[in-house]
Amino acid sequence: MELSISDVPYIIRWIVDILVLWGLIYAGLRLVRNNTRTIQIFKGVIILLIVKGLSVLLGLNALSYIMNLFLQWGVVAIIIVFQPEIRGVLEKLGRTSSPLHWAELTNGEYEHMINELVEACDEMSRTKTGALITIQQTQQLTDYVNTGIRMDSVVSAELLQTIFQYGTPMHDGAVIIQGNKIACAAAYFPPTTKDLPSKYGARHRAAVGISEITDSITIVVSEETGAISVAVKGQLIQYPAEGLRRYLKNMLIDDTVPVVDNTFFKTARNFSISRSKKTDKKSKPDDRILPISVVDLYNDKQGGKKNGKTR
Ligand SMILES: Nc1ncnc2c1ncn2[C@@H]1O[C@H](COP(=O)(O)OP(=O)(O)OP(=O)(O)O)[C@@H](O)[C@H]1O
Repeated sequence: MELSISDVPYIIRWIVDILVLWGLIYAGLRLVRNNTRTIQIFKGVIILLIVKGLSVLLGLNALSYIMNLFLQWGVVAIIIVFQPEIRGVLEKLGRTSSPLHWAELTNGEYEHMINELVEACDEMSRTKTGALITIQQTQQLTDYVNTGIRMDSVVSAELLQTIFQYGTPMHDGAVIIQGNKIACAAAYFPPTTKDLPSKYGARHRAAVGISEITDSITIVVSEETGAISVAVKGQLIQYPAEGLRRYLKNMLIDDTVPVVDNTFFKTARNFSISRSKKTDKKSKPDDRILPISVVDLYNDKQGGKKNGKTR
C-alpha cells in the first residue's frame, strides 16, 4: 500500500487519537493504583467480566442476563461511589488560581508543614490534649470537609493547638489538611464498625474508620495517655514525635530516605565512619524514630505489640 501526501492529515489524526486514548488509560490506571477503594472495585469489575464471559461461553442464559444487568447498572453505581473523586478531578482541571495549591507543593513547603504538625502533636502529647488530624492523599475528602467548619489557613503549630484546646468551639472532631492548608476543623468521620480493643474510644474509632475508606493519613493524640498514633489503611501505629516526623516525610516528600531503608543507610554510614575511624562500634537504629507499637486492630484485642515490631 502506497502512502500519498493526502494521507498525512489522516495519519496525524490517527496518532493524536491513539496518544489521547493512551493518556486516558494511563491516568485511569494511575487513579486505580493509587487508591485502595478503586483497586477493590477494579477487581470486582474484572470478576464480573470473567463471570459474564464464562456464562456466554457455557450458554448460561439466565446468568448472562443477570451479569448484563449488573454491568449496565454498575456504571451508574461507580459514578455514584466515585462522585467525590470525579468532582475532585473536574475541580482540578478547572482550577487555574485556586487558593488551595496543594497539588503543586514543593518539598520545602511539605517539610515546613510536617515540622509544624509534629511540633503541635508533640506539645499536645505533653499536655494530653486530644487531637484528630487527617492529611488528604490522592483521594478527595471534600465530603468530610463539608461536615466541619471550613477554614483555609496555612498549617501552623500554634493554630493546631488553638483548635484542639479543650473547651473551644472547634476542638470536637477532626482537622483535615489538604496540602499545607487546614481545610476545616470539627469534621465528622464515620467510625470503624470493627470491634477494637476497649482502650480505644470514639476518637481512635473515627481515625481507623476514615483510614479504612480513604487513603488518608490520620494522626491521633490521645487525651487520656498523650500517645501519638497514626491510622493508615485500617492499621494503627503508635509513634514517638521523631518517628512521626520521619514517617510523614517518608510518605509525603519524594526524595526522603524511606523509614524501612533508614537502618540500611545508617548502617552503611556507620560502616564507612567506623572503617575510617577503624573502630568496632556496631550501628544501632535510632530509638526516637521507631514505632512504639503496632496495633493489629482486627486480631489483637490486647491492643498492640511493643518495641516497634511490625507484623
Ligand atoms: N466520628 C467522629 N469524627 C470525628 N471526631 C470524633 C468522632 N468521634 C469522636 N470524635 C472526637 O473524639 C472525642 C472523644 O474521644 P474519646 O475520648 O471517646 O476517644 P478516645 O479514642 O478514647 O481518645 P482519647 O484517648 O483521647 O480519650 C470527641 O470529643 C470528638 O472530638
